[in-house]
Amino acid sequence: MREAVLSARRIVVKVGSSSLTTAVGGLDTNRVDALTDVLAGLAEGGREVVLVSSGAIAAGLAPLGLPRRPRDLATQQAAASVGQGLLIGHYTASFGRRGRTVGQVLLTVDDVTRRAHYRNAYRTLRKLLDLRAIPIVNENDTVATDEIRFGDNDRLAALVAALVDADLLVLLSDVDALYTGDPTRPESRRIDEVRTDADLAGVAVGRAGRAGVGTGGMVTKVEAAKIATGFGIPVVLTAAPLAAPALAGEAVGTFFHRMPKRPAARLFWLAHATSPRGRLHLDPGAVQAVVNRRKSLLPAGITSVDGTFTAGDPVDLVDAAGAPVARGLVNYDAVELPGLLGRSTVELAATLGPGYEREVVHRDDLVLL
Ligand SMILES: Nc1ncnc2c1ncn2[C@@H]1O[C@H](COP(=O)(O)OP(=O)(O)O)[C@@H](O)[C@H]1O
Ligand SMILES: N[C@@H](CCC(=O)OP(=O)(O)O)C(=O)O
Repeated sequence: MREAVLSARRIVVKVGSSSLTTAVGGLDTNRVDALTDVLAGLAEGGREVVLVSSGAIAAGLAPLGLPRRPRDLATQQAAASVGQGLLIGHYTASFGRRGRTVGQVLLTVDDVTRRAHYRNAYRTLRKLLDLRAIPIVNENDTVATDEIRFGDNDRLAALVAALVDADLLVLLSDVDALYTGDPTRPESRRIDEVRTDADLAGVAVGRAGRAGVGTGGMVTKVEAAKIATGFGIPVVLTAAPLAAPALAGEAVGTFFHRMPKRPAARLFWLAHATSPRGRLHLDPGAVQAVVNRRKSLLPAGITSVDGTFTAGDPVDLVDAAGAPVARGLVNYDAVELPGLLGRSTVELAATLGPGYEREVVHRDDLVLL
């Protein structure tokens, strides 16, 4: 029995498109009902459940007469727009059978990374849980552009788990566990437990299985597991039909043990999964302050700026030799910064107004590289 699963009070469950759709496309009501039965059971037992569900694009294909998952963003967004309504409609009816109310929460990358936004997203999720509703989260596909898109819900689920301070993240897919290689090959072995990165050495993780349905394959699931365990949240990865035994603490699927909590974990994905929009060149004092003393970056310590970015974008902080030392979310647009460099926040506030007292990158929005 897995103690961490049995004792988890707040649980985030992520289900992939491939677990919700039929072979010909379209939502499979039986699968949706099987999943909601398990989750409603958890809620009845007093656990708090957040469901992160993919499937909007897949559900929108058939109604729009599309034979397969489109490659271009606009068609994917149109499919998601049609499918998300259908998906939430199914969940509303399905959880309704068990007397449960659901709340739709559509998030973008900003909502789980920018401080002001994530507090807001947290408040909504927390209130839904307090009201005994089941939040059903998906990426807000219809408005997310390529640059600001997660594209896969595995990472989104890990960040949501961190956001609500979950005790457990369960990733449900169409494969029963993580394997040492392509699960369809006879030499691949099931991995029961992952304790450290060393357990993943030599594991060949591939892209999505069933053509045209899932997105990230195992790559994004393993990444999500790393993010969640880095936040101190254990992860179970298994197939959707094994959700009941997995959540009952049975040794099915792959169990990823949690790591000691890391303070900058909220931005872990930023260091690994985004590309910077610009570079802030720091003087040696600022490098010291940011790297060794974990301080926020102030305009006084910046010597020059390159790139085209707007407030909230990821940027690299580089030393005098141009080597990146940290990545962070910048609080100013690129065009604003040159006029502020080298000046103290007191002076800036006095001449330009109190808004200019803000840090260029707040230490909570910084991850060391
Ligand atoms: N090492 C591996 N272990 C398990 N599955 C793997 C591995 N490498 C690739 N896969 C594939 O990843 C697929 C799951 O990813 P994906 O289709 O994106 O699922 P979902 O829609 O549930 O997010 C599996 O069907 C499997 O074929
Ligand atoms: N937001 C997209 C999901 C993208 C995604 O991560 O899909 P999957 O790999 O099936 O979990 C949708 O609802 O179609």
